[in-house]
Amino acid sequence: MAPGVPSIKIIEPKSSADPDGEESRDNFGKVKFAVPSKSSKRVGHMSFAPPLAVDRGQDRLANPSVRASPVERRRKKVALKPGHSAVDWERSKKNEDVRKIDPSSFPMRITKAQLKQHHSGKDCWISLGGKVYNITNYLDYHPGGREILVDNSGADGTMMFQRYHPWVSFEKILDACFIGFLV
Ligand code: HEM
Repeated sequence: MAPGVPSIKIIEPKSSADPDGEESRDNFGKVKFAVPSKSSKRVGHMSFAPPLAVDRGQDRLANPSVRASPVERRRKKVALKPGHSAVDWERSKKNEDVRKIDPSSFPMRITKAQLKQHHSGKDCWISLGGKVYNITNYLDYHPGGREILVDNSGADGTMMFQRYHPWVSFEKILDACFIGFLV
């Protein structure tokens, strides 16, 4: 290197021709530059990181055969009917009898066999965390759509619920729909 002239070295990916192992994944894409000074040989680093995560959305636009990740495949939000937002649900559950059971039997003790009988869009019960909810009125307010709820009704939906959205508080959203315990 000529005295006083900075030098730049671009590090290439590791190869068999690199016995020193300098060209590791960490170094890939880094530009190494040396700035000579009067008293010392100081060496600095400037880096541009190669993208580690591929933008799958963009990839798919360019190449439709690229498949969505499992998480992307799960996220299927549906368009809710007008007047069916989360705020509307809060209002609706206060103004209507969403339990639809005999108040004298509340809270009910519900067997699996009983639960199984309420597995339709017009009569829809689901067990979550050992509690049973009548979600018939909630169906049209569910951001994931009514179909997936009806499909999982009449049974214990805890696993499915947790799989899709563990951050959602069903106890809060469905408080008015609570009808009893699974026994
Ligand atoms: C048990 C079966 C259930 C399944 C399979 C299911 C599935 C889904 C799916 C696919 C979505 C849309 C995708 C997403 O936002 O990630 C979703 C969103 C949502 N679901 Fe469910 N769901 C279930 C039960 C419930 C219940 C009982 C409630 C009410 C407590 C509920 C509340 C919500 C909420 C609030 C969202 C929006 C989440 C967000 O935007 O972050 N789900 N659900």
